[in-house]
Amino acid sequence: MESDTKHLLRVSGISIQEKGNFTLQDISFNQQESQKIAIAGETGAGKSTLLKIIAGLIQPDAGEVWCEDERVLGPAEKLVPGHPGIAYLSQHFELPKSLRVEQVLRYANTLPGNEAATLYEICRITHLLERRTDHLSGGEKQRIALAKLLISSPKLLLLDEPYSNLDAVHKNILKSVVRDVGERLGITCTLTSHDPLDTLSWADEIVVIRGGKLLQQGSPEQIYRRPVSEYVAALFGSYNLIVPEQAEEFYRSLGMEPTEKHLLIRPESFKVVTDKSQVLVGAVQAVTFYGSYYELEVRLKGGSTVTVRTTENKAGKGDTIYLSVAIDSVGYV
Ligand SMILES: Nc1ncnc2c1ncn2[C@@H]1O[C@H](COP(=O)(O)OP(=O)(O)OP(=O)(O)O)[C@@H](O)[C@H]1O
Repeated sequence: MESDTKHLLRVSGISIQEKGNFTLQDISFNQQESQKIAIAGETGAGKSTLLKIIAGLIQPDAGEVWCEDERVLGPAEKLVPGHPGIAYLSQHFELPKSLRVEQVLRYANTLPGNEAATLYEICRITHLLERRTDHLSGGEKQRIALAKLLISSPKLLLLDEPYSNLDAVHKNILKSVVRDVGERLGITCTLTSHDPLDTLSWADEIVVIRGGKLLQQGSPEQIYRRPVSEYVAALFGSYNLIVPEQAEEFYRSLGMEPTEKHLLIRPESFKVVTDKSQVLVGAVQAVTFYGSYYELEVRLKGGSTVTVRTTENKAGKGDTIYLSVAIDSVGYV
């Protein structure tokens, strides 16, 4: 019980079914104050449903959500859904039409003037206060909806796919806002995203769900380098999968222990080397230039074809190259 008190959020055994199929099945995880959690998974994995259950907006069939020492009640247990300590920004937020931004926020505002000004500055909306809500871009509207939610000084902010409909400029602004909401306002944040670039660089912990089940939970490094399955690997970037029948040369050349599992190697884990001892030997099939790196398609002697990512390249199609891989960068799935 004592360890529970350290958690801001406890999600325990959450399940929900729709038409006999599980949308979420026995999901449990904890979140400490200031810990940044990203929930990742493909479209339809159940991310939004989970976030809404945490916010108290959907009633789960089983399980409980606790915010500090208070249970978050679902809509079947409470007249006005939601929890005062939890703010939830939907993908489909709405702002009142044809009002000035300042009016929208004034109706919601209970903060002293200087605190409200700081909040608007953090949300990068100070310059928009005199604008009408129908004269705003999608990204601007979203930051105003966020500021409106933060006026209630929640402890936990839940953001559902916050970056999904934004261009690069508004996405970068929102990333700075989300960082400042955590660092300057001390609000703990959980967000959902299907884009690895949004989660790996931000989260302290990533929770991966598929088909309503929690597949893996860990630090971004663990999830990226040691995915428990090909699905998890694929969510976070390119990878090479070496089937056991073609892994012999990896065991022999790199001094690895044979295994019945598939070897999972990220393209950047290969190093092109000149020293010919303890290396894989292959022939370059194709070279593609991507600006900050090259990708080489290499046919190895043992029969597998791998993608190699390298920042410098002198090899061309048909050349023989030598590749090393650090054993601790190899995953097993
Ligand atoms: N109130 C509900 N109760 C039970 N199941 C639901 C409910 N609302 C939606 N679902 C089901 O949950 C499944 C997952 O949808 P959800 O929106 O949570 O996934 P997601 O991972 O957030 O995907 P996306 O990124 O497309 O929003 C859908 O198949 C839908 O049928």
